[in-house]
Amino acid sequence: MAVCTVYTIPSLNSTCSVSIPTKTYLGFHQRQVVLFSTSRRSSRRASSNTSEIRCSAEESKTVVIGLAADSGCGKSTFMRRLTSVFGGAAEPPKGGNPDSNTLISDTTTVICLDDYHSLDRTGRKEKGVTALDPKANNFDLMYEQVKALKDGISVEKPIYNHVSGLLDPPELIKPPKILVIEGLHPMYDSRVRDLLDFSIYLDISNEVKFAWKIQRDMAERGHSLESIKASIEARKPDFDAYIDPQKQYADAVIEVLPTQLIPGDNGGKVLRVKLVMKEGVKFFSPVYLFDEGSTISWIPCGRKLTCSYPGIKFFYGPDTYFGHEVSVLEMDGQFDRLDELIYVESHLSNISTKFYGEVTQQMLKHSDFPGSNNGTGFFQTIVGLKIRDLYEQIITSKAAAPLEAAKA
Ligand SMILES: Nc1ncnc2c1ncn2[C@@H]1O[C@H](COP(=O)(O)OP(=O)(O)OP(=O)(O)O)[C@@H](O)[C@H]1O
Ligand SMILES: O=C(CO)[C@H](O)[C@H](O)COP(=O)(O)O
Repeated sequence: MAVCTVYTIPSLNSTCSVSIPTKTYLGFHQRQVVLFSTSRRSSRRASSNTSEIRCSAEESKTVVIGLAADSGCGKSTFMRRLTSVFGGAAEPPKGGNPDSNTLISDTTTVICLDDYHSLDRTGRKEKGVTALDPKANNFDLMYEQVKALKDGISVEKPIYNHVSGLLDPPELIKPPKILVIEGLHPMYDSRVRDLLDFSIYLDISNEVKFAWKIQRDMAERGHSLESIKASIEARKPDFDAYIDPQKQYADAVIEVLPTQLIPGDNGGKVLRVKLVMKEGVKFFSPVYLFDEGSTISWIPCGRKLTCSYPGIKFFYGPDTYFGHEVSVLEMDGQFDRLDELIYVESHLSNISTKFYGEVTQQMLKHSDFPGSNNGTGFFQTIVGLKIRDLYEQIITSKAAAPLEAAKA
């Protein structure tokens, strides 16, 4: 008697490798793989061995990147640098909600996790919670929707409207080549964290965060110094409890600190920026200066790099970060002339450029973005190129997988 076993493929985009047991016939119907067997014995064998059909999220097409940081810490600027690496402009969904937080380009879709706030502005006020508190966010929905997109399935994502403070009707998000989830909590929930192919944390020290807030909210938005201080203080306990701990999970951390070149300087104009890169991350090889694994301190100011006071200092070396082995590249100071950046770029290795001087070209292209004359812009650009490289490696390995399976 013929017996049939049915397996469901997670999505139509998934690539499944199937090994067919002897004397078993195979049929496909939409998302289902059907195994017909001529005897109970071979059917039992087929259904008891799950490795015979392998359809996993790992084999889906959308690459998912997580970017975590507090509000006002440079996520949007970083996203603009990242999407520029892939070419094409990133724009809100056409004909959609003008207050959408989503940015779509040919290759990337950036969704803002503020859209998963479960409490609107009034709701948070009534319950006495901040937007940083997990209680104000819907992690079940975040997980389901990021997973669906990763598996190639479109979703109706909610919109948190920052103008009105309300939750607006949802917008349709189609699975892109690269999905970036940016916001307060991309690595907070372990289910969402496990979906990430690469994660970044922007770690802005309190002094610098304060200086940037003053610059934006006081100079550009007319807020008072007292209200800025009060808002930072009100968020700090939840920031420390729920946002900051995510950095331990990040594959790359960009840490922004006051300079050490001017003793006692906290003004946030001259910055010391560290790029902390985890070792052993699949498809990611840390950048190095001169000699991989060694410890190097380098002052490049001289004939090829113009430096005015207080100069520029680089450091590179191995370290540990939350118990993980990491490589750290550090830059303190700022560039006088962006075109001369090529001198520094040419001394770095593993930067995943496609041609000589690509980092410098990107930096010159966006010289008006905040941080273009220091390590924030420089390292964000390099991380953008590393993400492009990671994406290309993942796609290549996925394309090769069915061929390898067929050969075996
Ligand atoms: N590298 C930088 N150097 C100097 N200032 C910066 C830098 N990055 C960001 N800023 C300052 O912080 C402000 C916020 O930057 P950005 O919009 O990129 O951050 P964000 O994390 O997306 O903010 P939000 O979550 O509030 O939308 C900028 O307007 C600028 O004033
Ligand atoms: O931390 C934030 C992330 O951007 C915002 O404060 C949060 O999303 C709430 O937004 P709003 O202040 O517009 O109500």
